[in-house]
Amino acid sequence: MNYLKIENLTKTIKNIEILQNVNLEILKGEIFGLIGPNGAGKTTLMKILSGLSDITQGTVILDGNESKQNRVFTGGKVGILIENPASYGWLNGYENLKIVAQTQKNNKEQLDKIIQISGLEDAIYMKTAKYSLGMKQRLGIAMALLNNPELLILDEPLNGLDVEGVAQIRELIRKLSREEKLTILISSHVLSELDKICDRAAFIKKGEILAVVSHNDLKDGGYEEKYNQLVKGRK
Ligand SMILES: Nc1ncnc2c1ncn2[C@@H]1O[C@H](COP(=O)(O)OP(=O)(O)OP(=O)(O)O)[C@@H](O)[C@H]1O
Repeated sequence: MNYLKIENLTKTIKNIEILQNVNLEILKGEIFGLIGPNGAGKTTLMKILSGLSDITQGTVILDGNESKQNRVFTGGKVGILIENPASYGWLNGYENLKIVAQTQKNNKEQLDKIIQISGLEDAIYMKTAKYSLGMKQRLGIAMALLNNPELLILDEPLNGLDVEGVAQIRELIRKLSREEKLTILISSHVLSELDKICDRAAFIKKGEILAVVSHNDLKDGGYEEKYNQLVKGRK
């Protein structure tokens, strides 16, 4: 069953087609990768799916609800981490989370569970200015979980992390999929960051979906060469 269906989606900014006739289906409960080089249109697509940016043409159906007046109707079901996670550096992780939690009306129990799931327990009373990038990403993911989403949209959450940081966030994403049963859309410009965790992935370049591939295609790492050919081969 699909959770998200994107039909003939086009996005034009200042007469430039940033996304060209995108068609994608994301199934309920899957981890879906959006992989493509810088400037491919990943962030633009994710902003549209989060309801933060308008559709120029086409339709998005999210959990059965069709986009209206060129805007995706998220119905509070989408948690997002787009571009760099922001926080007040002079406050600790808990205080930062509480600020967002107030708007979502989370109780303490829910907050504690999210802190535990996102692996922030040890650092939660530390000022976030002192957080490593990995910890900032965890906090960003924790914030995205506050509205109890069904779909989590993560834009390059592994970008800039060291090998251990990448492994830890990947494990967190797996856990959110396995234990919390979230549908997850995650982007990266590096295939090897995502190839082992995605159930399926789409390759995107210059606003165009070049291919959608399965976990079996991706899992043995042999897809790297094919991906490079695909991405380099299209002007
Ligand atoms: N508001 C805007 N005005 C003009 N051009 C834009 C705007 N937003 C995005 N673009 C252009 O659209 C293209 C896609 O950008 P986008 O940020 O979606 O790509 P991306 O795949 O997320 O890449 P990156 O990883 O570098 O962020 C880029 O060429 C970018 O310059």
